[in-house]
Amino acid sequence: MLEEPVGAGATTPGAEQPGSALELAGLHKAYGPVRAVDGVDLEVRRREIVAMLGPNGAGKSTINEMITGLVQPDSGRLSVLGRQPRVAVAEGRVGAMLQAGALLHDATTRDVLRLMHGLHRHPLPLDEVIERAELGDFLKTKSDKLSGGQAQRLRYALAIMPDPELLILDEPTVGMDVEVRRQFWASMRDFAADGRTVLFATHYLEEADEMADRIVVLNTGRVVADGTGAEIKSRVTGRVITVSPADVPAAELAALPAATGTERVGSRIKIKTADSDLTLRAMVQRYPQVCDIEVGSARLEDAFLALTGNQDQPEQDHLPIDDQRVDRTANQFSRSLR
Ligand SMILES: Nc1ncnc2c1ncn2[C@@H]1O[C@H](COP(=O)(O)OP(=O)(O)OP(=O)(O)O)[C@@H](O)[C@H]1O
Repeated sequence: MLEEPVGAGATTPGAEQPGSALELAGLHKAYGPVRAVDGVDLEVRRREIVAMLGPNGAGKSTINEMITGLVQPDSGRLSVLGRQPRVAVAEGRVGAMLQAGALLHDATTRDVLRLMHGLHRHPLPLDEVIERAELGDFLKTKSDKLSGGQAQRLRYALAIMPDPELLILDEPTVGMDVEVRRQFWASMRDFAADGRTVLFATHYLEEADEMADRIVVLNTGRVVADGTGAEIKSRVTGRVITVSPADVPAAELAALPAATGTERVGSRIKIKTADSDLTLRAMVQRYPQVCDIEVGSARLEDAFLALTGNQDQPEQDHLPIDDQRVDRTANQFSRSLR
C-alpha cells in the first residue's frame, strides 16, 4: 500500500496526487441478518464531489463509518487515499461530519474548537475554521444550546479542521433552514475548490443534483445507479403531465392511454406517462374540463423512486436499533485522531 510523507502545511492537500480518493471493492457489512452493505463497488476519483442517495437503511452511514475506520467491513477491499482507513484518518487526511455526531455538552463552541484543534497534526488556523463555518456569533454559546443548524455548522468546522484531502459528510444539512443550507454549500464548494474530494450522503435530491459531480444511488446495501444527475434522470423514460383535474377522479386519469400512474400534489394531479402525446390527446377529448395543463420531463425524484421504490427484493429483518451508535461513533472518530 502506498505510503506518503505527511505534507505538513500543504495548501492544496492531495489535489495533484495520483490515484483514487476512495476504492471500495466487494464491500460487505452485515448486522445479524441485516445486510447493511451488500457487495458495494465504488471508486471516487480525487477532486470529485459525489453524493450518496438512498432511502432510510440503504447503507449510506455504514459506508461512511467504514471509510472513516469506525466500522470494520466483513469482507471486501477498502482503500482511502491509498491507505487503510484508520491510517488515513490518523494522518489527518480525512475530515468527517457524521450523523448527529456528539459534541461536548458542557463546553462552549470555542472550547470544543480549541480542544479538537489540539488533537490534529497540521490543522487549519482556528480563525479560518471559524470563518469558513460561520461560527463567529456562537463562540460563547454552550454546544448543547446551539440550534440544530448551528450545531451542524460546528460539526462542519470539526470536519474541515484537519485540513483534509477527503471530506465525508453524512446528511450535513439536516436541521438547517434554506438560507443556512445555501450558505453551507457555498462554503463547502469554496473549501473543495482547491482540489479536495467530497463524499456526502443526503436525502435532499435537489442538493445531490446541484452540488455533486456524480450521484450514487443505494438501496438495501447495493449500488443501484451511478452517474450524473442527468444520466440518472434519463434512466426514467417518459414525462409527467400536471393538471387541475376539475371533477375527474384520479383513477380515470391513471387509466388514460400510456399513463403509468398518478400522484396528487395539493389540488393538482401529476400523470406519469410513457407517451405524453397519446395521453394528452385522449385526456383532452374525454375530459375537456381538465385545465392548467403542463407537460414536463422526469425529475430526479421520479428516477430515485423508480430505482429504489419498486424493487422486488425481500424485506430484511431489522435488528434493534443501537441508540448509542451515533454518539459512540463520533467519539471513536475523535479518539482515532490521537
Ligand atoms: N450498529 C448497528 N446495529 C444494528 N443494525 C445496524 C447498525 N448500523 C446499521 N444498521 C442497520 O443497517 C442498515 C443500514 O443502515 P445505515 O444507517 O447504514 O443506512 P442509511 O442509508 O444511512 O439510512 P438513513 O438514511 O436512515 O440514515 C439498516 O437496516 C440499519 O438498521
